[in-house]
Amino acid sequence: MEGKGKVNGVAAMAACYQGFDPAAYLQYNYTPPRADFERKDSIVPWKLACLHRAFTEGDVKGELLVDIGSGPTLYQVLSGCEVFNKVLLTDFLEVNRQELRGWLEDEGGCNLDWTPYLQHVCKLEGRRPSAWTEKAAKLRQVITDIVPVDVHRPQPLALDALPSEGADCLVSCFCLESVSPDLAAFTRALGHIGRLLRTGGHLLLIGALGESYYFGGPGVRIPVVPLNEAQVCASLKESGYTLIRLEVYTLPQDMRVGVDDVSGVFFVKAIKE
Ligand SMILES: C[S@@+](CC[C@H](N)C(=O)[O-])C[C@H]1O[C@@H](n2cnc3c(N)ncnc32)[C@H](O)[C@@H]1O
Ligand SMILES: O=[N+]([O-])c1ccc2c(c1)CN[C@@H](CO)C2
Repeated sequence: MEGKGKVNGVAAMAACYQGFDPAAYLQYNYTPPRADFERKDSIVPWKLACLHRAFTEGDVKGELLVDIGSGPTLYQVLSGCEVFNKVLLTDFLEVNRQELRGWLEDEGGCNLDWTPYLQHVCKLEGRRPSAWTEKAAKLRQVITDIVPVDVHRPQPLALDALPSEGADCLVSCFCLESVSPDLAAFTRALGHIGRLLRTGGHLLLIGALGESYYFGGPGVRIPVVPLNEAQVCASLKESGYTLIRLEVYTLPQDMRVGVDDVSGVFFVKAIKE
């Protein structure tokens, strides 16, 4: 039964994602108030600060950074693109891979203006905000590909997507808990992506706490595994990671905008043993 349940649960999640709408998703989560660079308590600046610190404190290094479940967003790699000379973006849906290609090809084919994000990360790096054009050029230079991924497969990427030694660093944001039918599947997926990472490589994981659903588009209600900090830590340990740092953001009332029931966001920096 468990095996059958496993297949049906994962297949049901894949079916939910058929209605995912990148433009709506970006509107819901990556515009004010959740992405308000003038507000100290806005969620996106908090995420960018966590990622900036994690990528620049000296222990994260190497050749290849892989972002698991990129979706239609680029903020995850705005700091990492200065540290790694190869960045691989991945997603389950062609509509999201297409959205990312639209930005990469710089022909105005994308649904969000990433300029404020680029400017904000330049400020975190002590650069003048007008250096955002250089950061955009850097990002376009280091992104090597945008490929399919399925974290429920023991091999989430195509075999030829990575060098034999694996990635030096993984980043994954709001993916595993948003695509898994239950906690066991979440933990298994964490193990699957760990196989893409070299021993001693770093995992930077951002995710939702206490969330049971979100809207991936108008009327597209997607179930989420509600996690607490203890479950995140236990899943990391069970999947062969050593936790370096866990940080938690608790949503103020006006960050709850009706697109989900998330109560907090976690940031994890961990190392693969
Ligand atoms: C909540 S979105 C997160 C997007 C982005 N990383 C962010 O930080 O906003 C979850 C993403 O997981 C992708 N996804 C769905 N099923 C997946 C699977 N089985 N394996 C990997 N990614 C999947 C979806 O296409 C979607 O882009
Ligand atoms: O506030 N945010 O920056 C933000 C960004 C993305 C997402 C959330 C919140 C909460 N829901 C998840 C999907 O489970 C997606």
